[in-house]
Amino acid sequence: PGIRDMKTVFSPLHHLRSVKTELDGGILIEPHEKPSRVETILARVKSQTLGEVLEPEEFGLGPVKRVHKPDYVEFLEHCWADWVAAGKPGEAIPAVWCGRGMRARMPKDIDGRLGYYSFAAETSISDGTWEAACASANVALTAQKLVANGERAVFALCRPPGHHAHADLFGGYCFFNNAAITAQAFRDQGYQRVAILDLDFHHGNGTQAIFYDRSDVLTISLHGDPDLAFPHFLGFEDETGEGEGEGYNLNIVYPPGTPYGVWSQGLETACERIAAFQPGALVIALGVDTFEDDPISFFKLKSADYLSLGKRIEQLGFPTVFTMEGGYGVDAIGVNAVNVMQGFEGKK
Ligand SMILES: NCCCNCCCCCS
Ligand SMILES: [Mg+2]
Ligand SMILES: [Zn+2]
Repeated sequence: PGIRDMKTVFSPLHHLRSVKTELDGGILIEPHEKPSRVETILARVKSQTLGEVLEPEEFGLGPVKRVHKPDYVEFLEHCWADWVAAGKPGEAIPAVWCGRGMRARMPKDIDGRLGYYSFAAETSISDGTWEAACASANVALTAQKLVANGERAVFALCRPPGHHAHADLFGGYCFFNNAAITAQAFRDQGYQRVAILDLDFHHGNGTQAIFYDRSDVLTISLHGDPDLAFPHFLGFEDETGEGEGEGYNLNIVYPPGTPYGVWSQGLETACERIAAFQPGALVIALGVDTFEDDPISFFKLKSADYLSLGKRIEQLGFPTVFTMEGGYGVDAIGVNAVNVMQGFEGKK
C-alpha cells in the first residue's frame, strides 16, 4: 500500500550555488545545474500535497568527513577566496590535471589544487558554492535522521547534487556525495548493511569509488555507456568491486535510445540484488536525466515511467532515503521527480 505523506527536506540556501558559467563545447554556457531545477520540483511537491516540507538541521562537517578527505573539505571551503586572492578575473574552473606519467601530489598553487581536487572542467566554483554544498549535505542528513527515526521514506531535495563526488574529487556539478554521506550515517548508527541504487542517467562514479573495497555498502548504478557518456572513465560492467568489496558493486550499462521497457529490466536486476543483500536501509540516488527530453542525456524514459519506477522501489520494502541528483529538462523535472514519490506511495 506504500506510504502516505512522504516528507521532503529542502534548503533555500541552495540558491547560494549561483555560478554563471559551465564550460561546454568550447564556450561558457548558462549552467544546466540551475536553481530552477529544485524550485520546480518543490512547486510540484506542494501542488501535489506530497507531504510536509522541512528545512534541514545542521550536522556540521563530522558526517561529511566520514566520507570526504579532510584536505579536500579544507580546499572546498577556501577555494573561492584563494582564487580571488590570486587575482583571477572569472569563476574558478580547473584547467590542469595529473596526466598519465605525471605526479599526483597536491600543489600549493590554486590552479594546481583545482586540478588535484577535480576530475572534470564543467563545474565552476564561485562565492556561495561552499555554503550550498554544506546545506545540501545537511538536507540529506536530515532525511536520514527522519528515516532512522521511523519514517518509511523521505525525499532529500538536494542541490547541488553529489553522486559524482569522490572522497577528494569534485566534478559533474557535485561537491559532497550526499548519497554516500547518507549511507555512512546509517552505518555509523548501527545499520549493518546499506544499499545505494543510483538511477541517474550518469554513472555514480563517486559513490562507486567511495565504497569500492567495502562489502557493508552495496553500490549499484544504471547509466549510459561510459564509452559514450559522462563520466567516461568509470562505470563499466567489469567493475565489480575489489578486496572485501568484490561483488558489492554492480554497473548496468545501456546505449543511446534506451526506453523504460529495456531500462526497467536493469532496474529489476538491481532490485533482486538488493533484496538478496537485505540492507537495513536503502538510498536511492535519484536523477531524472533519464527522461526522453533531457538536454544532455540519451535515454528515453517517459514521465509516466517514473510512477512505475517509484512503485518498484516501494515493493522492496526497505526504509528509503531519496537524494536528488541530476535531471536537466527543467519543464518536466517536477512531474518526473514527484512521480517517483507518488509511484512509491501507490499512485498509478
Ligand atoms: N555537455 C554535457 C557535458 C556533461 N558534463 C557533466 C554532466 C554531469 C551530470 C550530472 S548528473
Ligand atoms: Mg546512474
Ligand atoms: Zn546525471
